[in-house]
Amino acid sequence: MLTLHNFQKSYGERPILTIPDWQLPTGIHWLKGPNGAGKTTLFRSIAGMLPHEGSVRLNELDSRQDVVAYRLKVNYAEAEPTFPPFLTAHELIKWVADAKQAPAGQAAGLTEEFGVGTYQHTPVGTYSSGMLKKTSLIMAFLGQPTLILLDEPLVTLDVAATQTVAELIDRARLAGVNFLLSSHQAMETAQLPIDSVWQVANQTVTPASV
Ligand SMILES: Nc1ncnc2c1ncn2[C@@H]1O[C@H](COP(=O)(O)OP(=O)(O)OP(=O)(O)O)[C@@H](O)[C@H]1O
Repeated sequence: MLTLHNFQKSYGERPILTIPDWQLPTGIHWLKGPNGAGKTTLFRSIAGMLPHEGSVRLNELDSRQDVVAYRLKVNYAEAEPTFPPFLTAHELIKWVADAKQAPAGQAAGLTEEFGVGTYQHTPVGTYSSGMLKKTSLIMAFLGQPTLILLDEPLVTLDVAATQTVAELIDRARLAGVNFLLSSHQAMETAQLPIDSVWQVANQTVTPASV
């Protein structure tokens, strides 16, 4: 499903990740690793947001040669999302829904499921961290992605929202969507069926156990 080949990422002269070959099969995958290991750097690279050496491919799509098609199929929610404070959740969600060619009614349905409707017309600069997180998670599910990258999806969420995320992941999985999730918490919290576990450490990615 996802293939990295001769992947290298540095910030300036400082190498962060070197991944000669990594093949991620279909399913739900958990990315572990200590603080500063490079998980966010890896997510951003796979999301097409960072320059890097080597290739990142989602099935037949190359992240740099098939940019538009690739980005329609790879969605990403950051661990600590930040948005222009004067925009509302409604405006942000609508903008991403248009960009991701979301089916009619999808954004409204997700907004309803996360309970964001009550404050969606208020600027995000007034939101709590949990409200911001829900807004960013809604955007990660918009469109018809093949792969959704979720960096620390459960942090700052209440019990109800954690349950909503788990249900959405499970529903999307049954519809053929794949997930790469990072979490410092045990994923049992969300009761997700994890297909494989990976560790980011020593500047590379290796198989790991739960
Ligand atoms: N824009 C940047 N410029 C320079 N160095 C950076 C930049 N972003 C991250 N780094 C460095 O790259 C390394 C990996 O950072 P990254 O945020 O990818 O780690 P992480 O595994 O996501 O960490 P955490 O679990 O704490 O979120 C760190 O040493 C960090 O200081």
